[in-house]
Amino acid sequence: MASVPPLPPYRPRHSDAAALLFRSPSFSPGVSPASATRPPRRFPVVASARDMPWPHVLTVAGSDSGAGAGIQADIKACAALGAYCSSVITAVTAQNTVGVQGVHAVPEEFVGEQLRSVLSDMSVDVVKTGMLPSAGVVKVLCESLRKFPVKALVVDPVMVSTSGDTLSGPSTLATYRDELFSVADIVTPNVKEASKLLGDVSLHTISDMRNAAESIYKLGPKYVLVKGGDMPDSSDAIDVLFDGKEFTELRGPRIKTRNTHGTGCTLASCIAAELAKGATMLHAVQVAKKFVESALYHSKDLVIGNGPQGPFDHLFELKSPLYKMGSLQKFNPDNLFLYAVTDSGMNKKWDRSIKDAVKAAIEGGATIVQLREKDADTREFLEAAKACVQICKSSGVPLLINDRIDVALACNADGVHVGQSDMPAWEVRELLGPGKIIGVSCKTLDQAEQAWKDGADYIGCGGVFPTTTKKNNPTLGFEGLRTVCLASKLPVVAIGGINAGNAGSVMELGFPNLKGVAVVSALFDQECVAIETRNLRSILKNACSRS
Ligand SMILES: Nc1ncnc2c1ncn2[C@@H]1O[C@H](COP(=O)(O)OP(=O)(O)O)[C@@H](O)[C@H]1O
Ligand SMILES: Cc1ncc(COP(=O)(O)O)c(N)n1
Ligand SMILES: [Mg+2]
Repeated sequence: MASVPPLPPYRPRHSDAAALLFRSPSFSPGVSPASATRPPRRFPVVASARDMPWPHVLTVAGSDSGAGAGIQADIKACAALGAYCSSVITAVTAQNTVGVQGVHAVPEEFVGEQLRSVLSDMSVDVVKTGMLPSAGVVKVLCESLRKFPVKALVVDPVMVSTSGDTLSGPSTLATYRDELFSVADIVTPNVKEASKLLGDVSLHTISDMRNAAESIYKLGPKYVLVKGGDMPDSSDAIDVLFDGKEFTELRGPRIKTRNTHGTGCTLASCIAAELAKGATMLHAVQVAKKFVESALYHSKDLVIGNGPQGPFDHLFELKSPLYKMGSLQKFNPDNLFLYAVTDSGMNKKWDRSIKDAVKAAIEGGATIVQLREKDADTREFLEAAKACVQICKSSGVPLLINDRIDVALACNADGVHVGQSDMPAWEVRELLGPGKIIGVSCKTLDQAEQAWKDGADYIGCGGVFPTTTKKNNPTLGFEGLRTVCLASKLPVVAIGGINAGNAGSVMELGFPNLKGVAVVSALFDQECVAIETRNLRSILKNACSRS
């Protein structure tokens, strides 16, 4: 057996995430005779592949020798978002930052053979298409998807590269429209492609993009995203999503850079990766757009090649001090707006599972969820927590675990909430790494200061009103809340006895860092959790608009 290198020395806190792997006290590199018969040790800090099925995207696209777009971009994008990416190559392009010098299409039968190899063996969640060089290849793909159905199909109708070179001729257009769009979950044309699909209509404004999305929707996909990366004269990069009923404008700053080669391929692959992870379409598109924007921003000064269209760095997060394990989204304090905290006693009383309680709170509009299951036994709690992680991920709502760092690690939750008698926040940070959310309950100015020093992300302050949920919990009142808010450099969520009758008065206090209210009984000690959540949300919104 290969010798195992000695443990690296303990690193100081806020060390990079990779080093955290080696910091767990329960990870020992020694191989004892007994361990030869045991399954290999698992790194406790990262949920293992056995616990988390690996979301799988199959990209059916062309190879870009310059590796900025095509298959190469797809694999990097999926890897960055934590999805496995298999690849069926439809064409090999000789391509660089100047343009496309040559295209060598893979014979249709061989595209079919690759599809069969992957789909018959591997469990693919989502298929994403890029360059499909001929009508024949589109037909072969449709046939394979009929034989081996997948959960979702993302179609990026690549026709012309950003450099202006043709990647799929006009003869393919009709087959795209007639055969592929009707089975697609989302089609993602840029403005030029949308124009071509609609018989060369001209698209100059957001209103034109909306009309185009509506017309393409009529060709059969469930969603259409018209991308405005190439819209001239716009200081923002604006995309328009249409679901058959509503338009959503996704707006981000236009990053000034030459390195935009592969943005379209990357966006579609990110959407596919998020869908494979279980996200809703809107959430998948939002994450994808943010990813492209961040990647362009971090790569804006990168110089690869001499042409006008450079590639960007999909794995920019690896270089960032905020590199996070598996989670791209940084904590957004606005998530504290309507903070739902579960309670095992109340779930029992109303004969509800934790999972059903969480589902209902999210349905009603909760913006963050904490599982506070003081009496649950560990194994049962972990199973429920894993199910809740799935529910929350697919809705884009962060899920935190109260007290139990071990459970948070095992279910790969978004973070934890700890009290003053639990593990200190800096120790929690050591264990969870920089990417997870940590909240700390604070009643005093000193505790708020310490939470900030310890690297917490937010403070829970209360009890603002008397409560029966927590025993021996002194009431701080508005004055106590005010003291902590003013002293705190962190966002604050108010907690303790808050309900539909008094939530408005809390939000009307209007402290800039008071971001929301956390509630237990007001949601979960009620017959219909979703209705109560919806009601409370509208009360909070009204109060905010008044203050
Ligand atoms: N310079 C930029 N800054 C920020 N986002 C951009 C920029 N260029 C493109 N995008 C975004 O990249 C994604 C891909 O869009 P686009 O470049 O229009 O597609 P394609 O590569 O197919 O032409 C879209 O979400 C778009 O808004
Ligand atoms: C093989 C291949 N597939 C797709 C694109 C489009 O990418 P972009 O429009 O961002 O240049 C490309 N240039 N090459
Ligand atoms: Mg582009």
